[in-house]
Amino acid sequence: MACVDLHKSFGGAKAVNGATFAVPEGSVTALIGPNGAGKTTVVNILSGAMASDTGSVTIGDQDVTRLPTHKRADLGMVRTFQLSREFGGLTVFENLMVAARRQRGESLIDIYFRPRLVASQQKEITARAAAVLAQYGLYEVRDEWARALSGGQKRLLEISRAVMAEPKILLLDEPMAGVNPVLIDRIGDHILDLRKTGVTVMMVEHNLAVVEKICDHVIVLAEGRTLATGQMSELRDNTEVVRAYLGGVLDGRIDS
Ligand SMILES: Nc1ncnc2c1ncn2[C@@H]1O[C@H](COP(=O)(O)OP(=O)(O)OP(=O)(O)O)[C@@H](O)[C@H]1O
Repeated sequence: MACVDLHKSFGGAKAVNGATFAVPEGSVTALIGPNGAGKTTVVNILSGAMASDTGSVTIGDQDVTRLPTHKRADLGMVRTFQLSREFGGLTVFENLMVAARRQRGESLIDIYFRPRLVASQQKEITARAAAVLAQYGLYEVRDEWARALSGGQKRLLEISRAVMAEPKILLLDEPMAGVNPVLIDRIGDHILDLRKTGVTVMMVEHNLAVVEKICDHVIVLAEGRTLATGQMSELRDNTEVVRAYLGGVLDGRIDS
C-alpha cells in the first residue's frame, strides 16, 4: 500500500499537506507524529472513509483513490478506530458474526435458492468466530453485551472484528490507547502473529517503546507531511525527527 502527495484541508486548515509514503508488504509499520500531525486523517483517507483533496492511494498495483471503503475492504483493507466502535447492543459473539465478510445469508436469493450453501457458510463463520474469540481471550465473555466489556476487552474485540473480515492490510488507529501494560504486550503479540500470517499492519501509535518493539518500519508525520521513514533505531539519530517530535522523551511515551 502506498500514498502519494495526499492533501486534505478543513476550512482553511491543512490537516494533510503532501503526505507520501509506502507501507512495505508484510510489515508492521507505525505511523507516528505529534498531536494534530494528520495521522488519523491519513488513515481515514487510506481506508476510503474520507476523500483527499488531491493525491493518490494504491494497493499493490491498483489505484484505489476513488474506491469507496467497501471496495477497498474487498481488496483486503480493514481498519479499526481510535475509539472502539463495537456494537454495544449485540453480544461479543454477534459482533464477530456481523464482521465476517461476504456472507451468503445476506442475499435473499441465496436464502431461498441456496439454503444449504447459506447454512454451511454460517457454520463455517460460527466456527471461525469461536476460534478468533478463543485466540483473543474473549471466548468466556462471548455471550456478554459488548457494551459491558472493559476498555481493554473492547480493544481486543475491535481487533477480533477486524480479523473476522480476513484483512490483507490492517489499519489500526491507536490499538493500545488506554490499555494497561499487560494488555499492551498481548495486543503486540497478536499484531506480530497477524504479521506471521502475511497480514500487512499499519498502526498509528504514540507509545514509542511499543513501536520499537514490534514495528519493522516507521513513518513520521509532522504538519501533514512525511518527515522521515525508516527503522525506529535510525530515526533516533535523525536530528530533524528528534527536533520535531522525539525531543527529550526518546524513551518515554509521547502523549497529549
Ligand atoms: N473533521 C475535521 N474538521 C476540522 N478539522 C479537523 C477534522 N479532522 C481533523 N481536523 C484537524 O486536522 C488536524 C489533523 O488532525 P488528525 O486528527 O488527523 O491528527 P492526528 O495526528 O491523528 O492527531 P492526534 O495524535 O491528536 O490523534 C488537526 O489540526 C485537527 O484539528
